[in-house]
Amino acid sequence: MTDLKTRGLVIVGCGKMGSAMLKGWLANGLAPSSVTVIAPRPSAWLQSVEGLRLNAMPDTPPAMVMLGVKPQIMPDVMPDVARFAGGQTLFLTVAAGLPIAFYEAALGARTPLVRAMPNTPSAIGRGITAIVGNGAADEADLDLCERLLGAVGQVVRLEGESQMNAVAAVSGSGPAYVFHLIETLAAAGEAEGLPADMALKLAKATVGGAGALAEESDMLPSELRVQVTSKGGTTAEALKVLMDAQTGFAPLLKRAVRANINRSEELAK
Ligand SMILES: NC(=O)C1=CN([C@@H]2O[C@H](COP(=O)(O)OP(=O)(O)OC[C@H]3O[C@@H](n4cnc5c(N)ncnc54)[C@H](O)[C@@H]3O)[C@@H](O)[C@H]2O)C=CC1
Ligand SMILES: O=C(O)[C@@H]1CCC=N1
Repeated sequence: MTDLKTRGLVIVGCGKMGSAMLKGWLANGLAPSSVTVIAPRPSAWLQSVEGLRLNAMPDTPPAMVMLGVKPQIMPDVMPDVARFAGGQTLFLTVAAGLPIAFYEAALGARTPLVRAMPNTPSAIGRGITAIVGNGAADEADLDLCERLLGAVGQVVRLEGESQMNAVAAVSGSGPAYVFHLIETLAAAGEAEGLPADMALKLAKATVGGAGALAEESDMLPSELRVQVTSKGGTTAEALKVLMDAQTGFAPLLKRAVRANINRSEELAK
């Protein structure tokens, strides 16, 4: 972390995900003067952060370069960061799909690189990020990433890169599925006569509260579900619909996760 402070962090591509992480890091005490952001269209927020260096690559190798552009843009930015390849700078990428081999082709296999899959709840310190390093990333590199990413939520280390697309399909994209659950639960309540704002408030608090309970409780989600479900009661009737083997959540989410992974595989080509 001291190295990050003195030699600096360069963020290339700081949109929704990069900004969510940077917000968390700054809130956790990372000095803006240690951070350089390369952004063709810097947001009003980025421009407002006092002391942050914008759009001026440092002359000397920073401690870390974080790559936060879209996978489709990644090939365009590699020539700009290749000057820091070779070992002095640790690269951290959050892009979906692109394999470690893509970065090694541009930066060389001796360049330490950590591939990460964060998610946007990082903005409020409730993210979860999975990481995996290349052959050149040593324990200290993984530790640094774990500490940095740990400032915006939980961190898990993967056994291998082959797990990364499944992680992206579960926790990287997962917040979008949950936001859609909130939207559709509220819409169903509205269709049954609740005022829109009340239906949304009920749905948000229910998903937030159930998520927090699932995380904090010693019980499994399946046990927590049973606690809500009275025999012969109302929940059981709804669950008959949601747990239908053909049309319920399980086959639907399985298909959604598979579609997500298929896209990651396409992006890797
Ligand atoms: N949004 C999410 O929930 C998550 C996103 N990711 C990954 O994060 C990356 C960024 O995604 P988002 O933040 O959602 O997209 P975004 O579009 O909000 O951010 C990308 C940023 O890159 C900037 N950019 C474009 N060309 C550039 C260049 N040549 N040099 C520097 N910056 C450039 C854009 O102006 C934009 O601000 C993607 O690779 C995505 O796979 C990973 C996990 C979750
Ligand atoms: O939609 C995407 O491609 C990115 C990866 C995970 C979440 N957002």
